[in-house]
Amino acid sequence: MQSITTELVHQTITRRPAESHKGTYGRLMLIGGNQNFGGAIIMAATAAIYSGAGLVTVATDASNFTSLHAQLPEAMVVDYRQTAYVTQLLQTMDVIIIGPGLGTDQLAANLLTTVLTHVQAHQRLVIDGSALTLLAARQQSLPDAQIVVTPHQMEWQRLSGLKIADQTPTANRQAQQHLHAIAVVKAHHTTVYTNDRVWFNPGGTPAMATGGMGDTLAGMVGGFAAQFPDFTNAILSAVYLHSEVADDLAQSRYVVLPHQISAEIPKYMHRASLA
Ligand SMILES: NC(=O)C1=CN([C@@H]2O[C@H](COP(=O)(O)OP(=O)(O)OC[C@H]3O[C@@H](n4cnc5c(N)ncnc54)[C@H](O)[C@@H]3O)[C@@H](O)[C@H]2O)[C@@H](O)CC1
Ligand SMILES: Nc1ncnc2c1ncn2[C@@H]1O[C@H](COP(=O)(O)OP(=O)(O)O)[C@@H](O)[C@H]1O
Ligand SMILES: [Mg+2]
Repeated sequence: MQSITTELVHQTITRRPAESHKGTYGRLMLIGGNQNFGGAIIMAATAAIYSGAGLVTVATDASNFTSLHAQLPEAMVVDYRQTAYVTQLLQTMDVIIIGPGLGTDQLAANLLTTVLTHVQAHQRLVIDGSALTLLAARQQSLPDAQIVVTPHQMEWQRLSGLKIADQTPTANRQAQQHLHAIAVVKAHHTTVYTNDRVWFNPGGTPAMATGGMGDTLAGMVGGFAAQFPDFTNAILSAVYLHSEVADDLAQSRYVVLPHQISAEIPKYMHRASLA
């Protein structure tokens, strides 16, 4: 097992070239946020935009449009019931995040099917939250694309069949190899399973144990994947910075809130890009 290092993050987050525009930094779509979990997709979209994704579209329940725009006018929206339009937009994306606050009803299941059917080999796909629970209930192999799953231990139990007590690095690695995706197994110390390595995240604090913290990580992973060429390093850097920000904030706070992490991301990325 290898620790994710500051050096890896510094190598990944590079200075932006002057000759660039929003299109340079990736088109990203987030799919999620039902009538009960609108906050989850807002937190994920906030993290993606604060991570620097160039153009962000949120496919969500229409009841979330006003609150999303009040919080994040940078985001575009589409009603996730407009299947044909969502499918058309999907083709234009560099990165797709599905799952934060999606729920597990028939509409959610249909949206996951749409994404898994239409995702293309060159696209990057982040599967989180409810989409993992839906995926675990299917006997379906993942399509040919660059895919990362970001389960917490309970979601990983559903997806891998491994009870939390049995989620050792060796067992997790075996399960990840069956999945054909990178796996970020979130816990007090998160571990990341790529095709050839097992990574260990040195950061993290119980001050992060609040709803929305993983939605925020999913947004960061997607935002970094939209900009940085090496998919694995983009994922590892997002995992590392997410907990580094939290550890720093937790030095003077009992609990760290997801939006407080997002607010700090541009500063930490700036620092990393200069190092
Ligand atoms: N404000 C919002 O709208 C929020 C929406 N959320 C959404 O709610 C949906 C369901 O996700 P949940 O994760 O709540 O539900 P799940 O049913 O998938 O998992 C939660 C259960 O797993 C247990 N658990 C065991 N090990 C854990 C670990 N290491 N980390 C986290 N939980 C662990 C928890 O105690 C809890 O009982 C997702 O779509 C998620 O994105 C949550 O993110 C919470 C905030
Ligand atoms: N005790 C802890 N120590 C370190 N990190 C934690 C702790 N509790 C939660 N986290 C982190 O917070 C995030 C929680 O993700 P998740 O459970 O998916 O949240 P949600 O779905 O509510 O957004 C993960 O990145 C996890 O590693
Ligand atoms: Mg989650």
